[in-house]
Amino acid sequence: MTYDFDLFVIGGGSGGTRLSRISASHGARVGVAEERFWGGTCVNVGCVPKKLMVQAAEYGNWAEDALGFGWDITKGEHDWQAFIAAKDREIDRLQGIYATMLGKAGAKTFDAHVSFIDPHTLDVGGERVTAANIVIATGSTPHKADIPGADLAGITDDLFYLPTRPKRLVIVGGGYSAVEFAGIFAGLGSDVHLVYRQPLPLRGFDQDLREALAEAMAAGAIHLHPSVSPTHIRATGAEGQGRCVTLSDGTEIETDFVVLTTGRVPNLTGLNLAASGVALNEYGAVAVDNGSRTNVAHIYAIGDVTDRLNLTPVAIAEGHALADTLFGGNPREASLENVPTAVFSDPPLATVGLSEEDAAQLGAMDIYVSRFTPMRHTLTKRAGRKALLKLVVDQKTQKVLGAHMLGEDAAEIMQGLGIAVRMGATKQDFDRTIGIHPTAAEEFVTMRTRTRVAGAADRAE
Ligand SMILES: Cc1cc2nc3c(=O)[nH]c(=O)nc-3n(C[C@H](O)[C@H](O)[C@H](O)COP(=O)(O)OP(=O)(O)OC[C@H]3O[C@@H](n4cnc5c(N)ncnc54)[C@H](O)[C@@H]3O)c2cc1C
Ligand SMILES: NC(=O)c1ccc[n+]([C@@H]2O[C@H](COP(=O)([O-])OP(=O)(O)OC[C@H]3O[C@@H](n4cnc5c(N)ncnc54)[C@H](O)[C@@H]3O)[C@@H](O)[C@H]2O)c1
Repeated sequence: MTYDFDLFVIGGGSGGTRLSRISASHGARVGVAEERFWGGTCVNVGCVPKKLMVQAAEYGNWAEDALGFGWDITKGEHDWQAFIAAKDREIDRLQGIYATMLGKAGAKTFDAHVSFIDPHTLDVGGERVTAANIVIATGSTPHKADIPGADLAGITDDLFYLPTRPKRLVIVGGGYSAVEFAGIFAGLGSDVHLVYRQPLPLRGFDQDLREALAEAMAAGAIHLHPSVSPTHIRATGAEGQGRCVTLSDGTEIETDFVVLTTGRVPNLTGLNLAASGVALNEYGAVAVDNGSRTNVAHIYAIGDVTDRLNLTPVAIAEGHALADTLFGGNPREASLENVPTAVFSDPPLATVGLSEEDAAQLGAMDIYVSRFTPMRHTLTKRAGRKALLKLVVDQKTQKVLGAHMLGEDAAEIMQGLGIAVRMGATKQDFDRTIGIHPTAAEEFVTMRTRTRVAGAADRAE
């Protein structure tokens, strides 16, 4: 049996584009289809425009901070339309680069929706296409919590295209997107309410980080509503343009825009997956093994649609490993151990390895915590800018199992620490490393006094 392609990739996002490009460069005949926007979520409605928004918000804060350094700067109004136009130009440029890069590598691109006809045959925008190997790289889509009036609320995609910046904004959710957009819109001058079910945002992250972030957000004038859920959303005002959100504690918040950042689900819309024979796991994601193989021998899945670690570099690593395995003569799996991650909240936080709470399940841990006001803010006096640096160290082996930071540049700093933690560095390796002075990061190599012990030994004492 001959097929039209050695590989067909469904989805031109972070994972799909890397997989297609590398497979083509290994000599495979590759087809790749994208139905909405080349580059996928990250480039169009995720990491990239989000980070530009974070940076837009930072300038406003810096304009105020500058006073403390003797600058006579008056902070004016933010021009939302000018910023969105600049952002859109950059996203258009990136989209073009993604599509061109695939063509240059020798992959055939289709601007089309794809669905399965049978396990080797696809409908690609009305055209029948066959492939020896097929990869599902269709990403995820926002999931709106089932709240009465949810249709009156937006999703994160909408925040990138609003015609005007809402003066008042309610964000529902306590995950990555919720705290990132809270910082962005508060920084741009909006009155932000953050509504989340847990006592603290960012479930799963280290407790000290979560507490420090909540403290900083409150100091940054974000109205926090912990441990509550919205019970309904209704339209207000003569033309029904306003919104009122009622919370489970009875609070009513009048606002201009409500966004539900209540999670994402694997995107299998219109894929006719049943015709492929591919099985889902109990959470509705495509079930795969560590090599991204599904239950059907020649069909694979990578990225968010598998709901493993939903981050761009992870989707890219899975795609690259699969290309090398299938066509590069180098069978390998992407390792999802000790993946560093950052939350671009204000202030940002970043982490690699285990939280104190997770590590404590394994045994006795030495915990080192440092909280201090970074040098810049001794002059700006801006509230809520205290940094937090933390190491979780296995008492027996002295290996650093977790590194955590809240504070400016946390993401930039954590990338390097990620290498050390992956390599199994011990606390003594950290101690032997000479600091770079004056920085906040030097604290990671100068924390000498243990703050506390966590885990088994702690319990035994
Ligand atoms: C607001 C936001 C901010 C984020 N910020 C970060 C961040 O700072 N850092 C980070 O690492 N991650 C971030 N992420 C997560 C990151 O965007 C995703 O993990 C990443 O995009 C997943 O890549 P993917 O290839 O699996 O899917 P995607 O990039 O979503 O690509 C899937 C593509 O498949 C296409 N598609 C779907 N179905 C079909 C079909 N049937 N036919 C043809 N095409 C189809 C879609 O249109 C889409 O373009 C963020 C996500 C969001 C929502
Ligand atoms: N900086 C980054 O790397 C970054 C940024 C944004 C998103 N992402 C990725 O995208 C994923 C999705 O992000 P997200 O923030 O949209 O979702 P999330 O899954 O991280 O958070 C969803 C939040 O919604 C809450 N929630 C769910 N149902 C609810 C309900 N019925 N009522 C009230 N609250 C409810 C949850 O408790 C949780 O706090 C992230 O997990 C992450 O993998 C990464």
